[in-house]
Amino acid sequence: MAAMTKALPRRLVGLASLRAVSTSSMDTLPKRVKIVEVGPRDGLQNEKMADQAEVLKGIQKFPGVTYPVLTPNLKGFEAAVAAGAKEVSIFGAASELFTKKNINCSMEESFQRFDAILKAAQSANISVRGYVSCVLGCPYEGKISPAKVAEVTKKLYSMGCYEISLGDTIGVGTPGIMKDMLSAVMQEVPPAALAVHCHDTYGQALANTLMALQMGVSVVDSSVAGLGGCPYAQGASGNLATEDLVYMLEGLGIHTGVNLQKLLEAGNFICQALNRKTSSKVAQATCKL
Ligand SMILES: CC(C)(COP(=O)([O-])OP(=O)([O-])OC[C@H]1O[C@@H](n2cnc3c(N)ncnc32)[C@H](O)[C@@H]1OP(=O)([O-])[O-])[C@@H](O)C(=O)NCCC(=O)NCCSC(=O)C[C@@](C)(O)CC(=O)[O-]
Repeated sequence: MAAMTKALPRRLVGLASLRAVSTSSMDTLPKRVKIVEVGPRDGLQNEKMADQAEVLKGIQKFPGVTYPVLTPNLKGFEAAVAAGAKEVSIFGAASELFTKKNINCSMEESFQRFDAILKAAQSANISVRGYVSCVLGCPYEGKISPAKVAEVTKKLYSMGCYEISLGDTIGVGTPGIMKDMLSAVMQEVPPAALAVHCHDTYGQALANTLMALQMGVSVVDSSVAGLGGCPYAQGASGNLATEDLVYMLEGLGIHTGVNLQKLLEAGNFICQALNRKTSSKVAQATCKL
């Protein structure tokens, strides 16, 4: 949910921060994997929705589920807190031009805004997650150096974000680039504080995610039915579909705690509500939708 946008259908919101803990017997994979469901927020950000205050007011909240709000500045943060948010996300980028297009400021100005949010959040006991967009490529600047991603990630981490999600915003990355980027980032920030957020524009999201898991990342963002995109990154397709991620993790012997059948039903529900086709391969293959 961006702080400036839009209302969710009630049933979906239980997925707002669906997190699963799982175990793997494979040595190279983490023992615990947490899935952060971003469908109700990133997935629906291109749809016509109400402002976050109405969204937060309108949803049925479940114990143990967090409902983070994207807050680009202090104004958004204050509105989110007034509406009852217990967690917010700040969203920076490893690209000057993307930062300008996305939140209308320079990278340096964005850090000043984030710092103000983090200080206010600390006083209000609100958790802050960070995003770094364009970690494997930018729609405006092209290639992005791993060193630049590492620098921005380190900055957000040292400011107080409890976790940093690394976004392949336009889905151009491949596993080799993911490996190089993560190798640089992990020199500055511990893997336990990192997550990946892959878009599937070039069909690489699952492969890139598996590479990240093999490198020790144990938190993955995904979106039911593969919904998503970014209004400031033309051509970016949806996020990695949660159904496909769960299917892969289960196939690896990593028990997610997520009921795949119910997840497929949630995907079906939202696709019907939006009159869209699912982007999940698992949903397409099971053909019950
Ligand atoms: C950051 C701004 C607001 C700057 O926008 P701005 O125009 O530079 O803002 P401003 O400070 O000049 O103020 C202009 C007007 O906006 C108001 N305003 C100012 N702030 C707010 C606010 N928070 N909520 C509501 N209103 C606000 C402010 O009060 C004023 O109103 P006026 O006085 O003219 O009536 C704008 O650029 C913006 O909304 N950006 C957010 C864009 C967005 O949602 N992007 C997609 C997020 S997803 C993403 O980034 C990637 C991610 C997370 O998915 C990961 C990945 O895939 O990489």
